[in-house]
Amino acid sequence: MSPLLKVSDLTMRFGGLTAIDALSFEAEQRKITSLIGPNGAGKTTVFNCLTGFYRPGGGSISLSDDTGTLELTRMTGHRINARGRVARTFQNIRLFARMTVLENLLVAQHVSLHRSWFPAVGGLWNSAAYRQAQEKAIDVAASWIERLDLEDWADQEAGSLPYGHQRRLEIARAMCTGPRLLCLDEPAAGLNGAESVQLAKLLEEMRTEFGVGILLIEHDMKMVMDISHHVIVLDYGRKIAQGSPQEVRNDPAVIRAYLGAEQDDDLDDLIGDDTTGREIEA
Ligand SMILES: Nc1ncnc2c1ncn2[C@@H]1O[C@H](COP(=O)(O)OP(=O)(O)OP(=O)(O)O)[C@@H](O)[C@H]1O
Repeated sequence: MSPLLKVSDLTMRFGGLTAIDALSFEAEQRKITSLIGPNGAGKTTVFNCLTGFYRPGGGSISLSDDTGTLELTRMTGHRINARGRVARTFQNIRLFARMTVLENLLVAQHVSLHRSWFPAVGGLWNSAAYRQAQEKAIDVAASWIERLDLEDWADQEAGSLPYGHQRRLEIARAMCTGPRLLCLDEPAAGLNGAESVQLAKLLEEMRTEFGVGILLIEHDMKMVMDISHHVIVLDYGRKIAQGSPQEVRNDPAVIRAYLGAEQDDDLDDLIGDDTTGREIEA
């Protein structure tokens, strides 16, 4: 069966800097694929190409499932989200701070409410079909509020939530759109130990219960090693290693990229102690 996501020879340049250099990799449905690498390796740039924020200079990006293959390379971000069903979260949380938790989740579904012109026109006349779609959106939002323990915060402004809650809300907002591929950019950043454990459990539920493929950028190496099925390691925009967490952690090229050191140094020293992760940026 084809992989959910196939990236081939992806290249992205900023002036004289090659941020992504002929990168190819795949991600499977219902699996967690992690993109790791030192600072500036190109991880977020990959997400920006996948989600239409950047137009890559070369290569192709496609999504496949049993209904067929969709070429994303030249699509706008809006269409990638609506047609491709690709959702993302950001390294720096981007919620609508002055809207309530519930409103954030309803706005997210606006795209699916307006996938065609019909409901948009229906909205003008407040048609039954439009009202039904709105009710469904509220149900979906409510179910994510409950699942992520945000009930007490539903009517609060998103910007007033504690940091860990805002991270959860971002994930809820992405999941509300019914994605088949979810791209999470450092979701554990700023979380405490207990919140990181809760996040790992949530990601596991999302892939098993909702069947989403998860593409994860994360600098919490323990989390990456614990929950990933497949790990891709970037350095200077190139793939330097890929494989299971075990394979990757023993790969000399990965050890060199992280430690700038000889092969007898040990990545395990970096895994397990630090969850703030700045000096083990992944
Ligand atoms: N819009 C841009 N304009 C110019 N250079 C950029 C732009 N976006 C990214 N870069 C450069 O591309 C390279 C890759 O950056 P990117 O943010 O993708 O790395 P990263 O692996 O996500 O890093 P980090 O772990 O620090 O978030 C860096 O050298 C960065 O400075």
